[in-house]
Amino acid sequence: MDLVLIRHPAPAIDAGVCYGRTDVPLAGDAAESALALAARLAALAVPMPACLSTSPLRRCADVAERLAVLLGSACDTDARLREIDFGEWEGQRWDAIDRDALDAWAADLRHARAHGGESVAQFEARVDAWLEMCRGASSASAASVLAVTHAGVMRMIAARLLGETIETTLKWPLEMAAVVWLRRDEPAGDWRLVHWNV
Ligand SMILES: Cc1cc2ncn([C@H]3O[C@H](COP(=O)(O)O)[C@@H](O)[C@H]3O)c2cc1C
Repeated sequence: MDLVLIRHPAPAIDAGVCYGRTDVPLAGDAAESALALAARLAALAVPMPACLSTSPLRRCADVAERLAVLLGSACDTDARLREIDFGEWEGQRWDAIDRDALDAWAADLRHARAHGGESVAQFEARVDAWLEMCRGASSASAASVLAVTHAGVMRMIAARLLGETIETTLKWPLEMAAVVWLRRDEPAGDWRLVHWNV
């Protein structure tokens, strides 16, 4: 089974601002980004799925809808592919957020909800539910799943499938519009990374 994850292109928001659940529009042209992504997927020889999944947030869905047309796939929106919800930190500059609240979050990354949004454990549970659905829907090892989603979701999926911690995968660089490709050769076998951040 192949799982190919695409981070959305750059959103129209200052790099120093916290955003996760916030529905920020894309900075550039979605149609142009979709064309570039289709060319990159073809160059990588990514196996094409019948259906492209996307986060409902417009920075993903706007490009996914156009990419699906180019790939000749259906496009399915799944709320479990949304970015983590940073609660009342959304829209604030990271350097303006209360230092003690940030420290409390970092000290217990898994359970802390200093911002009132989603804890990492809650986020993991919904990402896991999406992964379970993919595995159930594609028991054949040849099946492929393609999704347009967010950096946090991609790092969580990599952590879950590769047996890494989220603390580790959060350190791996991941550009806007980057592709991550994971593969499992046997239905019960181990997942491995085919490409990260290409
Ligand atoms: C624990 C955790 C900490 C994060 N800090 C930033 N992001 C993530 O949230 C922001 C929005 O992502 P995108 O641009 O792909 O929509 C980015 O800063 C990304 O790294 C995080 C995600 C998680 C799970």
